[in-house]
Amino acid sequence: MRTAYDVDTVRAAEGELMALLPPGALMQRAAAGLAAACADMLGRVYGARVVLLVGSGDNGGDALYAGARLARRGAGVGAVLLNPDRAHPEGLAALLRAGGRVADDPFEVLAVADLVLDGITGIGGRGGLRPDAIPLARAARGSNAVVVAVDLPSGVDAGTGEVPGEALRADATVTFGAYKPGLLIDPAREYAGAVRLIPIGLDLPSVPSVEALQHADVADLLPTPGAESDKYRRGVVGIVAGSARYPGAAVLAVAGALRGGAGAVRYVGPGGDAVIARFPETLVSDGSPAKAGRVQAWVVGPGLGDGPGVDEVLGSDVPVLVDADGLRCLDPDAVRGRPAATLLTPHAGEAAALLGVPREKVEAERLASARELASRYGATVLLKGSTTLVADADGPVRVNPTGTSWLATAGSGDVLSGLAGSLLAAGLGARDAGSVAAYLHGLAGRHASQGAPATAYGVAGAVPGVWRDVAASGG
Ligand SMILES: NC(=O)C1=CN([C@@H]2O[C@H](COP(=O)(O)OP(=O)(O)OC[C@H]3O[C@@H](n4cnc5c(N)ncnc54)[C@H](O)[C@@H]3O)[C@@H](O)[C@H]2O)[C@@H](O)CC1
Ligand SMILES: [K+]
Repeated sequence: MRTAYDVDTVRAAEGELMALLPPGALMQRAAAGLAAACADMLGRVYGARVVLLVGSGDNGGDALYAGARLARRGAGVGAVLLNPDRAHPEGLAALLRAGGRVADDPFEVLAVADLVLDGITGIGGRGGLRPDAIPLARAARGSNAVVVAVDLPSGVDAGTGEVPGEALRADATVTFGAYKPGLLIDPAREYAGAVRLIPIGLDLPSVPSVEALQHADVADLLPTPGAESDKYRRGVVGIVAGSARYPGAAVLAVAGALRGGAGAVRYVGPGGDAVIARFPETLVSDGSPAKAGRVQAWVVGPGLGDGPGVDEVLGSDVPVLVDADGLRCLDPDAVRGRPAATLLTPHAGEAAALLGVPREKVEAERLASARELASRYGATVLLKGSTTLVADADGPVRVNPTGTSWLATAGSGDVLSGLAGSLLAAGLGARDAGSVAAYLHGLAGRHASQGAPATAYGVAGAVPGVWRDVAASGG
């Protein structure tokens, strides 16, 4: 599991450790790791041209000490001090002792740099880059240099992944002690480039604020039929989807559900013929969900139009996944009062409608939006997007690391709903079902596309292959 901790937790852990160490020792650990990472990226340190962008806090201190280490190995290091009176004094002295210097003309040195270290702000930064830093960040980006962010790309919010103004776009980020949520969640994540974690010995709590499943975690969660299993024990998932106008949504949701580990898939709705034509193993009916027979979980909503079924399914006592059209007129009280889990799977536009805010606000504040929805509806929320989040009202938020922009294709969400619903029916809790489905769906999207456009149907077809790969990595 990859874990990320919020700023207060990181600061508290740093404080505890600092009390046990000689003054400055922790910053030296960070700077040593940072300098080593830069040396790796440069290949040859001797003769390399390195520029430090130095803000007024300890983030600038890290950059100055790392710069001193690179200068001692023969790099030409120039520091651009954004606030010369407040630059970390010991760090600056170390740089000057090692042969580094303060740059006279920042733009001149940036234009010819091989590597730029962004030490403007770290976890203490507030409110995006200040006006004086913006042209420097742009010049760094516009040069041929590798741009390395110290701890975080300056200008992003460490705790939330929000980017409140302009931020520095890095090729790589070297972060200390722990990932911060902003390094995993968009839009900030996109600014970080490749992230490298330098351990500095922090003692962190067992429960993080954000976590990302990895192959082995997913392998442990995948349902596997035992010797005793028959189709009913493996779980039956009911799909209420599709309409005369959107029969394809029914096919795609069933396609996802058949790959999600449930023992059988029931389809309820007007798309039965289309479903059977593709998947003869499906149990179809066109009556009401309550008359369709017992299921262990329902999926309701893909392509449903104004179709009926949402209230009826929400009134059941089994886990329910609500997606797409099902989300349009959702009654918070009906969801809150349910005796079993509810998993809502909106994209940003649907989440915005549920929250009564503009879509842009949800896109800018993904973590807060997912949490708010979960708390308002007493449900688990899977917020789709470039970094899909799965949130409950409290506890760690799961962020999906496998997404690909090729998944932004019509019908891809229907496949995800079916897949997650099937995992619910197979017995996974809502958080696990949502995050395992997002993980497999992301990998399947990459597999199906191989860098070219993929169809949603192709994504569903790629799920068994990635399931096998992931299962093989389990312990
Ligand atoms: N505390 C520790 O033990 C360690 C801290 N480390 C480094 O220290 C950093 C945190 O240092 P600080 O708490 O000094 O905070 P920062 O260095 O992140 O920034 C704080 C300073 O920046 C100013 N500032 C805030 N927002 C700004 C903005 N938008 N534009 C320009 N200036 C802005 C503040 O007035 C303050 O002077 C970490 O990110 C990490 O890089 C590392 O050395 C590891 C050890
Ligand atoms: K930084």
